[in-house]
Amino acid sequence: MDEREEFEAIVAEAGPEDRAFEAALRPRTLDELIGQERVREQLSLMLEAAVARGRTPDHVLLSGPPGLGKTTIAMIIAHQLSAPLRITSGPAIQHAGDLAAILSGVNEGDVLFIDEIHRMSRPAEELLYMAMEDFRVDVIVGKGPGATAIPLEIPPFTVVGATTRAGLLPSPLRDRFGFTAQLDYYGADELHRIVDRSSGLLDLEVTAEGGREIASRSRGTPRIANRLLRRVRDFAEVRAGGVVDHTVARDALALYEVDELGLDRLDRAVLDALCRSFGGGPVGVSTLAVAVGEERETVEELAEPFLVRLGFLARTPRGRVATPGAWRHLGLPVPAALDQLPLDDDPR
Ligand SMILES: Nc1ncnc2c1ncn2[C@@H]1O[C@H](COP(=O)(O)OP(=O)(O)OP(=O)(O)O)[C@@H](O)[C@H]1O
Repeated sequence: MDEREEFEAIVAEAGPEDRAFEAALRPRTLDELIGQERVREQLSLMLEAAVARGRTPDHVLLSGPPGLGKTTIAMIIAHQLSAPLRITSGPAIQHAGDLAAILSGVNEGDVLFIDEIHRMSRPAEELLYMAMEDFRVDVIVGKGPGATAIPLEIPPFTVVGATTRAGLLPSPLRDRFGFTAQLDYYGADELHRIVDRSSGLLDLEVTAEGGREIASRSRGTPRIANRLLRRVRDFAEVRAGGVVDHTVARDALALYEVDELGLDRLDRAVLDALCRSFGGGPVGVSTLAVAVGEERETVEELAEPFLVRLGFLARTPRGRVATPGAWRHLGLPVPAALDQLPLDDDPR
């Protein structure tokens, strides 16, 4: 892996090795799950009640940014119910027939996890909400006047849907979920506990200061905390005798270009282009993406939410704008005119 690929593996798509690493660190029960206290307690109650009644629990919708634990929670739900977990994703369900094929294989009590549920096609969505409500769907076979509806009975099962964009789900589908949870970014203490737990599983010695340093640069996201820990472990083993203390964590993360606030190369490239090439904006996100040589989605989904959360970037009706904090973070003088721009939550 060259440096660029390494960097992308940290912030973006996970390769097979990353997935295996993640799987090894996944909490398996609600008790092992760190943080998300309210969601944990609510889920625990709901699952316990369902088990006591001998019924399948309500359908569950989990929403929130990538890497906060949606897949982990889906796996925990199946584990707590001692039920098999079937995994699919919205992009894999483009036709109602794709979903019908999945539903015809569902057994009583199964948990069906649909990741990126907002990316299913409309006809599949309609079939899904019928299945969720009535445990029965009509599968249309053939086309035109010769088409026939074949009823398909489905035993009671539980859908766990995950989405980064709950707002994109049509309300009839959203309403079929009896339990919805919005996952929040994790605080520094929780991330520190996650780093501690992961380093324990990896048999890696991390001092309190070393753990805190990794946690504070993890952008509120357990997946990033675990990935940074992996990079720091490599560094510690090759260059520092195997123990992760404050200096080792700081030097390793500097090498991988993750700064004190958790900004990585892409975040800084976006801020840099915004301030240096476009005078701080406003500029459209597509133009910004071209300027940093990335896809619009990459900038929108990976860099922007974090920069907005840090208060470095604002979305205005006319485009993206760098805030005074962004200029300061880059070590540049803040332009005087900046204060007068109208700010708006939704630029599109
Ligand atoms: N609350 C938590 N406590 C401990 N580890 C966690 C927690 N949440 C997530 N993790 C770890 O973070 C990694 C990513 O979690 P997960 O795959 O569940 O995220 P996700 O929200 O489903 O992300 P995506 O939507 O991108 O698939 C996993 O390795 C998991 O072990």
